[in-house]
Amino acid sequence: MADMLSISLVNELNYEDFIGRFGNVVEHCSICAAAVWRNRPFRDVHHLHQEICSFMDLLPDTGKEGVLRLHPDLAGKLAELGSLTQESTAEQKAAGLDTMSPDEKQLLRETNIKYREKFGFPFVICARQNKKEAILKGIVERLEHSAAEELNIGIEEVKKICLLRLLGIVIDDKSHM
Ligand SMILES: NC(=O)N[C@H]1NC(=O)NC1=O
Repeated sequence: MADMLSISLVNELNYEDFIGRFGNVVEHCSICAAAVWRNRPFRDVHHLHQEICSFMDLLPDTGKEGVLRLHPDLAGKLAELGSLTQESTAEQKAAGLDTMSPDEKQLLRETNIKYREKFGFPFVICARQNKKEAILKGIVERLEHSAAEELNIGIEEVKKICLLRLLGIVIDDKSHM
């Protein structure tokens, strides 16, 4: 793993290096990092996170849907092929999705398909904050929501995933005080 950065080092990064470090804090969505680079200096990692969240909040619904669509299905084809990003692999493992029983796998696969058919984007949840049981329960419950509700919930989950990814790159000064 690359060394953790202090916020002052983050603020000194040129655009290319910034994208190199932060380009995947929102899965496959380096525009989020590209958009906020100009807002340096960041006070701390939470300020950087807030800037990325504000950028996503300003996207039209089509843009928010696009952000969700860039996420891989949980325990889906890419996971099976070993083709997930490093970040997503670790997150799905942390939730125990790599140790599901055949029945659990089947349920998640079928519900993922139903979810995508209903809403037109994939089910997104912060895997590091949920164990596989909560994920299976969550997807079944969320299938009952409206598309507008799910767009909102999905983006809020992307923000949680983003913060945890950022905290793996930038030293959190607040946690040392
Ligand atoms: N579909 C989905 O939620 N994917 C993600 N969730 C997470 O924590 N990492 C992901 O890649």
